[in-house]
Amino acid sequence: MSALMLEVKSVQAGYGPMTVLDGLSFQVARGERLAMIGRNGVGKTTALRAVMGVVPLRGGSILFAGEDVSRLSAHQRAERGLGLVPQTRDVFPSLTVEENLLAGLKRRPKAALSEAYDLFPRLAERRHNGGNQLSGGEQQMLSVARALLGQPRLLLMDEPLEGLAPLIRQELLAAFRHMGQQTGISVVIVEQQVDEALAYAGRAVILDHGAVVHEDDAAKLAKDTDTLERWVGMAVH
Ligand SMILES: Nc1ncnc2c1ncn2[C@@H]1O[C@H](COP(=O)(O)OP(=O)(O)OP(=O)(O)O)[C@@H](O)[C@H]1O
Repeated sequence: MSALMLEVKSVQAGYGPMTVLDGLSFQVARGERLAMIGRNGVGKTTALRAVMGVVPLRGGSILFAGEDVSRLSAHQRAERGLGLVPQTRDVFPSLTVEENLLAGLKRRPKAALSEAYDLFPRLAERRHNGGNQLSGGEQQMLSVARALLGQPRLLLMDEPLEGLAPLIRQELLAAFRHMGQQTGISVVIVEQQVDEALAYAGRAVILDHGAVVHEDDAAKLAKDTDTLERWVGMAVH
């Protein structure tokens, strides 16, 4: 069994004539939480989408749990245990919370919904509310909970804290930590909330122009203000 959950090797990808990922390489160990940070437009979302198989590779390869999945569809990758929580928050507005969760169950029994409600008690309270009646934080919880019901071994989360108030961000991060303890799941989190992402993650990579320019232990990077200012360009407190 490979000790690595994910190996991204020299990946090239883009849109039309534009190259976005240009020799992107990074790894995620089993059970590891990796933060991916960098300025706007450097290719973080595209990196997650390439791993999931939503954006096709133009070069390089992606190994998931030791298997080359580069040529597999997003659906096939999901079946193998890859999950993506997109930036847009994947909530069906016309369905209730419970119906949204049922859509994530795939072939599992309905009783598995209790996993989602245990992790996010707010969703249990709002199980009969419409997806369009939820706050931003609740939508994010629903989006993550639905992805988890598919029992992914690696969860890719694209800016899950975006636009949320500090208290809700802390609530979500606490649930993410709990989720890791319960399931041993590996996580890649893309975040603009750099200090919070680094506090949550074990390791971090910084992207620039579609490649990794710096890699470090997350706690160490959190104190490395020179590197953060150089590559992320934001004040971190
Ligand atoms: N569907 C698309 N079609 C064409 N160009 C795209 C598409 N999605 C992203 N891009 C472009 O690809 C580049 C990388 O975008 P991407 O969203 O991967 O960066 P990012 O690092 O996630 O940025 P942000 O932090 O702003 O979300 C940008 O120049 C963007 O405009």
